[in-house]
Amino acid sequence: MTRVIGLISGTSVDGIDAALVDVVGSQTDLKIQLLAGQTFLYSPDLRSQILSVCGGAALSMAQLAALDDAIAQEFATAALTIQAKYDRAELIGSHGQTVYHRPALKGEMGYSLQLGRGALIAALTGITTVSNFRSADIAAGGQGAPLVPIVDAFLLAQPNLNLCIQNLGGIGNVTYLPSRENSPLKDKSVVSHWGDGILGWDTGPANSLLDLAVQHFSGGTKTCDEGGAGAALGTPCQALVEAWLQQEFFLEKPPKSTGRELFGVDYFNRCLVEASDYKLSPADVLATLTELTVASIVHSYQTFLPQMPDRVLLCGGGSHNLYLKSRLQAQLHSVQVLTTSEAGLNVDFKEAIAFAVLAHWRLQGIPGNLPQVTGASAPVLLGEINSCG
Ligand SMILES: Nc1ncnc2c1ncn2[C@@H]1O[C@H](COP(=O)(O)OP(=O)(O)OP(=O)(O)O)[C@@H](O)[C@H]1O
Ligand SMILES: CC(=O)N[C@H]1[C@@H]2OC[C@@H](O2)[C@@H](O)[C@@H]1O[C@H](C)C(=O)O
Repeated sequence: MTRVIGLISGTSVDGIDAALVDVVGSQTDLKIQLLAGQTFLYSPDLRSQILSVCGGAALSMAQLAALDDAIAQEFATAALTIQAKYDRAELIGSHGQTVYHRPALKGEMGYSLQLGRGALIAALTGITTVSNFRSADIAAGGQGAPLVPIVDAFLLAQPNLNLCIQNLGGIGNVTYLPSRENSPLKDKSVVSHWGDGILGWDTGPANSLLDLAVQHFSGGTKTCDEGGAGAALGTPCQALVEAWLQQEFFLEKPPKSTGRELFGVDYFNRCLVEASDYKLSPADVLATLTELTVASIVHSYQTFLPQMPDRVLLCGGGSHNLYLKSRLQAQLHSVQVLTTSEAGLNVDFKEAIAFAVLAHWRLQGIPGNLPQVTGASAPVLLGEINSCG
């Protein structure tokens, strides 16, 4: 058994999700127990600095180094706090904070930058820290994202059901897990007939545009559409959703990944201009942006999966949005929509748990990417090991 801390701050930049987990086994025999999960909010100053950098604000090298270290310090504090009441963790897997993601395109290598350097987290916590998880996959020609699908495979696959695990963070991503019925996965590796059937990609915006809309309409007093209550008062404009779905990203075949660089402030401002042509109320805009998330997910399943899943398990903050969930259920008809919490994996800490598992695999010398998901030329070891002394 290895006690590991997983840390991530996602594209919503809402704070650091920390998970303290006991990890047993490695892949086919992998078991995790979540001892504690906590979200540590960024200070408002740091959050607005990160958001402005994500939005393209220029930084000097000195400012970049200071931001990298400020984020690492907050990650280290989160790690020390979450394990305070427990026996010490042996390892940290820290994803860091993505501030720039340029996916691999047409033979050109991608670039992805996560701040919060692992060496400082290791020094401040005294715990070996694996960080910089995306760069080895990118160096192998991959998108560097999504990385969670292989962890989903070992924690959530079912013997008799084809599943989609749908993350609803700032950005959405899906993992498709064919049923393991005919391939009991006897070997220690995911490289098997069953493993080849696992798929995954970023589906587009989940909450990023919706959050921007709520902030815009509330004059900055609200950050998200709590429970989907705002959108539930409106009516989606299907003509706009259809038009927005023609955007290149939605039509592109996987492997594909995206971020706030595409689905950020500029995109939202264009949506707002187009919504004004239809004289939509604020509630209608929220409903229409929610419908874009729903339609982009359903359209990508219908277009890129070998068959529709039997069940969809939602995770990420958007799984608390009841209106979004009900619209997805309506559009997916007989496909059952549940959450990963209902399958035993906490919706709010699944990504943090995944980076704890990926760090554990890194120390065991087990590759963490799925080439058919990221587009990398081969399975590679993910992450740099920063030892503490
Ligand atoms: N109670 C709630 N009701 C509605 N939406 C919610 C609720 N709680 C969280 N959210 C949404 O979930 C978002 C955060 O989700 P999450 O923390 O999974 O994203 P992230 O990890 O930052 O993003 P990503 O997975 O893209 O990296 C918030 O920005 C908000 O829009
Ligand atoms: C560059 C980056 O940070 N991408 C995130 C983001 O958030 C959701 C989606 O876009 C996903 O592909 C990825 O994160 C998860 C943790 C992943 O790699 O699986």
